[in-house]
Amino acid sequence: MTPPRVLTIAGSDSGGGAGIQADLRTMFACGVHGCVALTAATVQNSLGVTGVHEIPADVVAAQIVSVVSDIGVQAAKTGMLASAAIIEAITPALDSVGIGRGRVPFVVDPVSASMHGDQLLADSALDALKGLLFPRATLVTPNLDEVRLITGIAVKDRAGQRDAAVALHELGPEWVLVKGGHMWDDPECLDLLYDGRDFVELPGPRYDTTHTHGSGDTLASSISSALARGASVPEAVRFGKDFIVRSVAAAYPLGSGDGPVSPFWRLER
Ligand SMILES: Nc1ncnc2c1ncn2[C@@H]1O[C@H](COP(=O)(O)OP(=O)(O)OP(=O)(O)O)[C@@H](O)[C@H]1O
Ligand SMILES: Cc1ncc(COP(=O)(O)O)c(N)n1
Repeated sequence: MTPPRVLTIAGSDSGGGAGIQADLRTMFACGVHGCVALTAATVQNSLGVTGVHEIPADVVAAQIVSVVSDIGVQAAKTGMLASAAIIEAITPALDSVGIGRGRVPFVVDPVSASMHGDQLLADSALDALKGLLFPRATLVTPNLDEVRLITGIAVKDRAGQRDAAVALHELGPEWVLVKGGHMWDDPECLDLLYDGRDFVELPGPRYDTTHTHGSGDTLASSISSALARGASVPEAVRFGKDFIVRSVAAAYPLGSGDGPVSPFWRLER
């Protein structure tokens, strides 16, 4: 039987830890078929990113239309979007194929840099990200560095995490998930979900490891896979949180730097 389909609009990580490689692994492990609109090829290994080659913006948009018009998708997500030109080109493509809040669920992971601090989104693309994609998002999933870039709020504690969720929600997404992985002093990794009314806390352990490469992509892809299967946003986020905790626990060393989280704990069971 044909499984549900999920589209990722994201970059390639040549080291295989993050980006579309993490997305496709996760979707496979979650039992959905993953499709790709590639935005950029990165030259990347376990130590960081040393090169980026962007795909022409019209080609990124064409991949979306090609996939959705033939294969059809039940959810879509973004990762590395690289530039304002790409965001401006994909916006009408998403609208034309019915991806976005109130239609096919759309998860915007506003990836701005790698875990090593390498820039993956041009500064000049921030306005397009906020103005074009946030209002169309079913869910946005920023980490704390992205929260600071987007809202100017430097989150230091859980009260700050709530303030940031409110500020992000005012930019137009239906739901906001403020990830707590970068709250380094916190003994837990608490992610906070907000819909403009209620806060839902998703607590989780903090494993003592640097092998967390691809954790944001894996979380957003597992959430998107659950949405494609018909879960509500709170159900999908709970599924994603459980999924990422187990994937961090199954992470492995790779190269001489930081290894990837592994979604394959799910298949080994
Ligand atoms: N050491 C850890 N142990 C357990 N869970 C973690 C750990 N680090 C991050 N997480 C979880 O992984 C998910 C991604 O969190 P994070 O805030 O690090 O986002 P991110 O920076 O986008 O991820 P990355 O850049 O590593 O792909 C969140 O659910 C977070 O709580
Ligand atoms: C192509 C691509 N997309 C996303 C990330 C973020 O992942 P991380 O923050 O774990 O480096 C990355 N490094 N590369």
